[in-house]
Amino acid sequence: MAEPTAAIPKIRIQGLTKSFGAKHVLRGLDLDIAEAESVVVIGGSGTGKSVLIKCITGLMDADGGTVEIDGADVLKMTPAEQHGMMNRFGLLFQAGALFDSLSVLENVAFGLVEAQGVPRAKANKMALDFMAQVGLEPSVGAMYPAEISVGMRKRASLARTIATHPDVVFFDEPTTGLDPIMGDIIDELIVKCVKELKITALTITHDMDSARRVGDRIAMLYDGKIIWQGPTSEIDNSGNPYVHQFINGLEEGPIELVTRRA
Ligand SMILES: Nc1ncnc2c1ncn2[C@@H]1O[C@H](COP(=O)(O)OP(=O)(O)OP(=O)(O)O)[C@@H](O)[C@H]1O
Repeated sequence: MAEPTAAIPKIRIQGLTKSFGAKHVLRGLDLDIAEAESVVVIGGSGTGKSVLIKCITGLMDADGGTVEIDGADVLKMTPAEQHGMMNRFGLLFQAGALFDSLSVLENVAFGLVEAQGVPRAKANKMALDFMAQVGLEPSVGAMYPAEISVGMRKRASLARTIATHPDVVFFDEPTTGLDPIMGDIIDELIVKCVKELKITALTITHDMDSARRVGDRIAMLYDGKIIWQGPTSEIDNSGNPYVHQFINGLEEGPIELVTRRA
């Protein structure tokens, strides 16, 4: 695999297309993400944000285009190569997706034991360190997901995601279901972990407060393409009427509302 250089983005997506029957969700999407950069993709419900993450991570097959990680085209890899690539990815989904039958400690240690073959005792010790990084006391380790709050579950999911030292982490609506204060705390933890561990991060959300907190750069998905992207500090002066309407939650504007899921 090619060595990443300054000229090669960590993730380069070009001309990505994905349709479901007659519904063309991604219509030639281009997006570059630099190493250790945090990019947030915003867009309304049903615009294809989740489909984008699924196509990049191989959870869904794209119809066309390229997805390069460190210059290697993921869509052309063999299943074994794709599997190897997946092990370098971390995914944090909306629901957190902790295993209900495992304790918090076992959940956080899961990838270390199962994917990386770290001996159980060492993995448990490492898991406690990762729990501490996201503000979870050691005593929480013995509890089960059903016994802890939604905010604690998010913290545990984040600890589990970073425990395996992924190169790239995908965050799918990280603050959905959290109250504003807990959303703020989780965003801060995401930023802290991503910056300290120099992880490349792609977050999808329609929560603008969260997008502003988490993103170095924001890209807006509309009609299957990235229609605007720029530094987070520039989004209020984007000069793009679609972005203006979306970030201000305005009813009037050029955005065609998706009123039903195809
Ligand atoms: N497996 C699938 N089969 C058919 N259609 C699908 C499938 N997955 C997604 N879609 C359609 O693709 C479109 C984009 O869906 P997606 O979940 O990516 O939207 P989103 O931007 O993530 O929305 P939200 O913010 O509401 O989660 C929707 O119209 C959806 O119905």
